[in-house]
Amino acid sequence: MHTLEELLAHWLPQQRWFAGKGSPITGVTLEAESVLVPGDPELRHLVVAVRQDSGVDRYQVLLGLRGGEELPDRLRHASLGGYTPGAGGSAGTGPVQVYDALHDAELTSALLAGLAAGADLGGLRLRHIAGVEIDTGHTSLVISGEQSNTSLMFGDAYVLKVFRRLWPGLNPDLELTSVLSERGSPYVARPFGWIEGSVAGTPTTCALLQQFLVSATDGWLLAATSVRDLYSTPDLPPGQAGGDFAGEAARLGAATAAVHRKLAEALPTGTVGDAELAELADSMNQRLTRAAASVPGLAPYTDGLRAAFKALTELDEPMPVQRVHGDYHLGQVVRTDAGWVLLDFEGEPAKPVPERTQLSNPLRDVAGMLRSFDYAARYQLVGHPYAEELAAPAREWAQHNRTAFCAGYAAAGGTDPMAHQAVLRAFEFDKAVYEVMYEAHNRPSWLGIPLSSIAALVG
Ligand SMILES: Nc1ncnc2c1ncn2[C@@H]1O[C@H](COP(=O)(O)OP(=O)(O)O)[C@@H](O)[C@H]1O
Ligand SMILES: O=P(O)(O)O[C@H]1O[C@H](CO)[C@@H](O[C@H]2O[C@H](CO)[C@@H](O)[C@H](O)[C@H]2O)[C@H](O)[C@H]1O
Repeated sequence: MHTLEELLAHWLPQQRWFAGKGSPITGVTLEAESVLVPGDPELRHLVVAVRQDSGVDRYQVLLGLRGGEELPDRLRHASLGGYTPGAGGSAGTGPVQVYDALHDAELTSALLAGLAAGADLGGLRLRHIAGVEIDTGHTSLVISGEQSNTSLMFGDAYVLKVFRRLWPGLNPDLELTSVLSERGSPYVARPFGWIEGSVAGTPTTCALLQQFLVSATDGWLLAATSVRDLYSTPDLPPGQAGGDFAGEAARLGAATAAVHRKLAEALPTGTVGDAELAELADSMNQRLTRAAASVPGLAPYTDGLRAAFKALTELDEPMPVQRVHGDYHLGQVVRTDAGWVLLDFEGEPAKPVPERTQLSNPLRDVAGMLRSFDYAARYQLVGHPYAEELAAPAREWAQHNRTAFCAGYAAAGGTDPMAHQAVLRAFEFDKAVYEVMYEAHNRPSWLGIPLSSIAALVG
């Protein structure tokens, strides 16, 4: 029989949201453990500290425990295995089966009920926004997808995003969606509540409850459909192919500019001069050094990339900064029947929260979305029999929608991205370097996407 720590050490690296893939786990300790719902099944909350060569990361696990030799069929896919708990458990004294409780609607209903009641459960505080009444008559389902966290849909009413990698403090997703929603922005899903725990002695956001956008379609899926249409008529310019995305891209640009403006009105802004710009270029160079050390395919392009980062230190004027989204791409935006809505203001999940909340230039987000157009245009060519023939139409699609997005952004009052090429280029390259590391660790078959963009852009 294994210990709980051993079960976790085996299970964690298999999870999509586990950030430390590719390097062995050298130790697992339970930094915090509390029973949220006693009985059989039991709901337990864990903060798990995972030691790897790179250091120690914390993850949040909601564990279900059921007595007996086997889990019901519906939960088997979420199993970690069997173990015999020590004192303090409530699911019996014999062996129990443990599993990812987020897949068990019988247990997650306690989270929704706790949020509705403003309850304290175990070491967690479950709270709702003042004046909001939470309807507890919904059962949960895990939203499947390539995600950094785990989100549950409660019927068609709520999404509960359970953060996986925990950083002490207020999560920027809760912070920024609250700020925008309080100021009446139609471009975010309303936050309804949150779950807070304590990590390293600091009150820490563990989960965010938001309005479920019933009519939402993922921006990534919409863009992918448009690209597929173009592939079927590769001789037509993207603007004339069925399913042209440019109108949506322009509206998305306008929504992005409106969100940036609202963030600038509500939260601190500033400008950065030579010293900070040198620091920014330096941090981009450091990220490149780390990426090049683990992905040899980057080597031919490092000089070109470094030249683009250096251009940040040669700007003629100070650079305006403010709070931004920080990890902006087509998977973070949904098209509803009322227009585009921006999700997931968490920033890059791999960065510590203090870094993610630093003020930045809004063109960082613009660059993120432009990178995403490039991804959408190229990803269907991975392993495609006509990849070579379709490469040129793919480039045209990306360019066409890039132009439309930037025009929409500028027309809605955002800084004209086309007038700030050096800044835009540096952010795009930095994002592409991040993506190289991201793909190398998470989706090696997609590594060629950011690498080939870098090759094309660096020239
Ligand atoms: N409020 C919502 N309404 C409808 N769908 C949502 C909502 N929030 C998230 N989603 C869906 O879940 C996906 C992942 O959500 P996201 O917040 O980006 O999680 P992660 O941080 O794990 O990437 C989104 O791409 C979207 O399709
Ligand atoms: O949405 P997350 O916060 O989990 O963001 C991470 O995963 C994204 C992939 O799901 C990743 O985005 C990259 O792939 C997208 C296509 O799947 C593409 O549209 C983006 O442009 C590209 O950066 C994101 O970088 C990562 O932080």
